[in-house]
Amino acid sequence: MESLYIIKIGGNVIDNSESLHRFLEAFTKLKGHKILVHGGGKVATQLGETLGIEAKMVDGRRITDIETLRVVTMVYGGLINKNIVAQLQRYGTNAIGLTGADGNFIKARKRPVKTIDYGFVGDIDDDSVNAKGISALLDAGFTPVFSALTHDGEGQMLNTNADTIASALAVGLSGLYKTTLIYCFEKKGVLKDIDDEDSLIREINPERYDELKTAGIIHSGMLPKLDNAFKAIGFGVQAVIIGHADDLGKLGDGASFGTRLSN
Ligand SMILES: Nc1ncnc2c1ncn2[C@@H]1O[C@H](COP(=O)(O)OP(=O)(O)O)[C@@H](O)[C@H]1O
Ligand SMILES: CC(=O)N[C@@H](CCC(=O)OP(=O)(O)O)C(=O)O
Repeated sequence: MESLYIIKIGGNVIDNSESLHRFLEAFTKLKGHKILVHGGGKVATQLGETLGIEAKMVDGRRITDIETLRVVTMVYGGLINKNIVAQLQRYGTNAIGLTGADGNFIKARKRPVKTIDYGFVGDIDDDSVNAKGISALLDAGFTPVFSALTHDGEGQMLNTNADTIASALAVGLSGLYKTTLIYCFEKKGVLKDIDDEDSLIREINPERYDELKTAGIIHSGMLPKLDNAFKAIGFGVQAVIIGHADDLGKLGDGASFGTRLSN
C-alpha cells in the first residue's frame, strides 16, 4: 500500500502570511501523495463583520444561515482556497483546489435540528467520501486542496468544519493508502499548560484524553479536533499527529514532532 499524508492547517496559520508560506514550502518538500485541508473561520468572521453579519459559534461550529453560507462559500471556496493553490503552484506543487461538491468528493447531510438549528452545516456520513475519485487525482499527479465546504447532492452547499473534513478524508482513503492524518496549528501540539510551549504532551490515548478533559487541560477548539482525531484512529487511519505548522518539515527528516494519538 502506498502512503498518503492528509494535512490540515488551522485558521491562525492561514492568517499569518509568513507562517503560511513556511508551511506551504515544507508541505511541497514532503515526498509522496498528499492532500491539504484548510479552514479559515477567522477570515470568514472578519469579512462577515464588515458586511454586517455577526458570527455565532456553538461548540466550535458556526451557525450558518443563508447569508453566512454565502460568505463562507466565497471565503473558503474562493479567496483562501485559490490563494493557497496559487502559492503552492509557485513552490512547485501541482495543486488543485476543491470543495466536497467538486467530483462529488465529499457528500454531507444538513445537520438535523435538535435543540440548536445550525443552519447550512453538513455532517459527513462514514461512506460519503469518493475515495476512488480522489485517488484518480492523486495518481494523475495532482495535490488536492480541500476547503471547508461539502454538498448534499441536491444542489445545496454546506459549511463543514475543516477538522471533520480532514478526518473523513483520512478514514475514507485509509482503505486505499497507508494514511497519516496531521493537524497543524500554531502550537507545538496538545500542551499541559496552554501558555507553555515546553509542556508538550507527546502521546495521548483515549483514557488520558478523558483525564485531560476532566481536568480542563483540553478545551475549546481542541475538543472537536481530538474527537475527530480519535475517530480516525478507530476507523483504520495509521497515525494521527497534532503539531506546529513550523514543524511539518521534521516529518520529511524522519523526526517526530507534536502530539501523537494512540488507541
Ligand atoms: N491543551 C491544549 N493544548 C493546545 N491547545 C489547546 C489546548 N486546549 C485548548 N486549546 C486550544 O485549541 C486551539 C486549537 O483549536 P482551533 O482553534 O479549533 O484550531 P485550528 O486553528 O486548527 O482551527 C488552540 O489555539 C488553543 O487555544
Ligand atoms: C461548521 C463550521 O463551523 N465550519 C467552520 C469551517 C471553517 C473551519 O473549520 O476553519 P478553522 O479550521 O480555521 O477553524 C467555520 O465556518 O468556522
